[in-house]
Amino acid sequence: MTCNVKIQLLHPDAMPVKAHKGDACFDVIAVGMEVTDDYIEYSLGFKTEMPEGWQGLFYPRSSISKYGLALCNSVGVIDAGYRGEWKARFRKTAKEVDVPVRGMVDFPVYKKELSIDHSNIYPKFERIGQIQFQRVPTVTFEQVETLEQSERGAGGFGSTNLLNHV
Ligand SMILES: O=c1ccn([C@H]2C[C@H](O)[C@@H](COP(=O)(O)OP(=O)(O)OP(=O)(O)O)O2)c(=O)[nH]1
Repeated sequence: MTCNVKIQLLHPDAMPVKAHKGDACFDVIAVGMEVTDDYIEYSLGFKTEMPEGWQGLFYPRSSISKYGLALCNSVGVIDAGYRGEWKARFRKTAKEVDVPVRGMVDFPVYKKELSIDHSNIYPKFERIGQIQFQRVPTVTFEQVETLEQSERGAGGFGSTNLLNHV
């Protein structure tokens, strides 16, 4: 299945590329970066026009674990009708560090504190994520009073594991 996506580049290096033949996603780079108190917004340097019935998805790369960042929305959903520049917002993450307790110089005692490394973020022009295009199925809702019984029933949130240990 081929999807022809029209792409308008706002920066000459912004074209999404597959690093290897057969990769699931195209890597994208940040061409701009705006740091606010709440998040870091990277601009990806392109706009798209995809056929109706398709969507674009922005996923983090697995190597994000090397950075102190997490994608704010877990997955970015880009609508077919969106004509703005693709953007990705990340939040800085904190990690636990050992901090010496004041006044304990001879026998240092440490306590755990959450700390943010403000420099451990994607710099501009780094590959900051990966994108994919998917079909959006046509879905209609049929409102009913009751639903068919099923094997799972209303069990969720780990209910399968609980049943296995009874
Ligand atoms: O990570 C993202 C998520 C969204 N968008 C753009 C494309 C998308 O089509 C539009 C709206 O996104 P979404 O529907 O997720 O946002 P919303 O919070 O529901 O706001 P809106 O009222 O704009 O729909 O914003 C991005 O550039 N990056």
